[in-house]
Amino acid sequence: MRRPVAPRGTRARDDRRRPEVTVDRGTRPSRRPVPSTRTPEDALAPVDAQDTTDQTDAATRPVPEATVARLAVYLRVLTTLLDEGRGTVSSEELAAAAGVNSTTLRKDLSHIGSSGVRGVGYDVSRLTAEVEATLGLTRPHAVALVGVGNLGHALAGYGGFAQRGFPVAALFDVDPALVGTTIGGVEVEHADAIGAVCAARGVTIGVVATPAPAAQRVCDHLVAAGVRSILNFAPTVLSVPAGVEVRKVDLAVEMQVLSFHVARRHGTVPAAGPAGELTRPADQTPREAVSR
Ligand SMILES: NC(=O)c1ccc[n+]([C@@H]2O[C@H](COP(=O)([O-])OP(=O)(O)OC[C@H]3O[C@@H](n4cnc5c(N)ncnc54)[C@H](O)[C@@H]3O)[C@@H](O)[C@H]2O)c1
Repeated sequence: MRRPVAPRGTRARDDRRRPEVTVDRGTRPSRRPVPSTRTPEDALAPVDAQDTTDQTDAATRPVPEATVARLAVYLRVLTTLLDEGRGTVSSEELAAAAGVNSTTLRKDLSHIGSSGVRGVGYDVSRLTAEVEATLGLTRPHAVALVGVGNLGHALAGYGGFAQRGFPVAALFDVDPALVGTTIGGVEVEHADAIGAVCAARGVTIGVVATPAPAAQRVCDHLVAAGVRSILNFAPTVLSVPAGVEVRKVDLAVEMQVLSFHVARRHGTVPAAGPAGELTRPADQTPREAVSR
């Protein structure tokens, strides 16, 4: 069971609308990170020898988006280790399981004030609690999913979200054939009820899985109901007021990025020229340059 703690600082809301921000995971922090003054050696100093200033600093320092994304990966590894009954883990083992190098891992963990013990490693239970606290996972986040068609139905029926602290608390659709049915023990309600139901069930995360033309209106209803975090699967850009976070998931974009890397490995994508212009061999047409 996760330990309840006071929620971290909340941001003031105003009604200025701003465009959706898509975070470039792994490369572009949304806020400028404060350079860490800690070294890997610091990170290996005994836990008890660390003064509390470090923890206090870590609590107030901005955490780069790339680090936040990796913390979620570390947490998945740590949860598995906890399930296996492991007491400690070395930075090398944790880094390898998360697919990063140990310098990156130590730097990431320094942002949350976590340190290991030389020759022993990190206390799995303690580090799990610290990462959960940083990610705001010390209490469950009730999720509302809007649009229970092909994608929404699959998401609603996936039990793994609840296990990781994101229970699906409400399902909405407008299709009379779906309203009143039950998925994973949750009844599908009409989208007209988004406001009342989300407020009553304390929904904090909204998932939009409707066709694109309906997505903005659905998003507006969720925001009006007090939902401040939205995961958008619809292929459209959502406008939200300041203080509302939107993350966009687009598997096709991920596949296009994979395609680019495959093509580059095969030498079929020309290198970017100055000003980002793609260059290609003189004997190639643009289509040949990417599809060969
Ligand atoms: N991001 C991704 O990787 C990804 C992958 C697959 C699909 N999608 C997108 O996800 C969305 C859903 O795809 P799908 O295949 O499940 O479509 P679908 O047509 O099977 O399901 C859409 C559902 O939304 C419901 N709906 C329509 N308007 C609504 C409204 N105003 N309020 C509530 N519900 C409403 C429909 O009744 C339907 O049940 C689409 O926008 C699709 O493009 C994204």
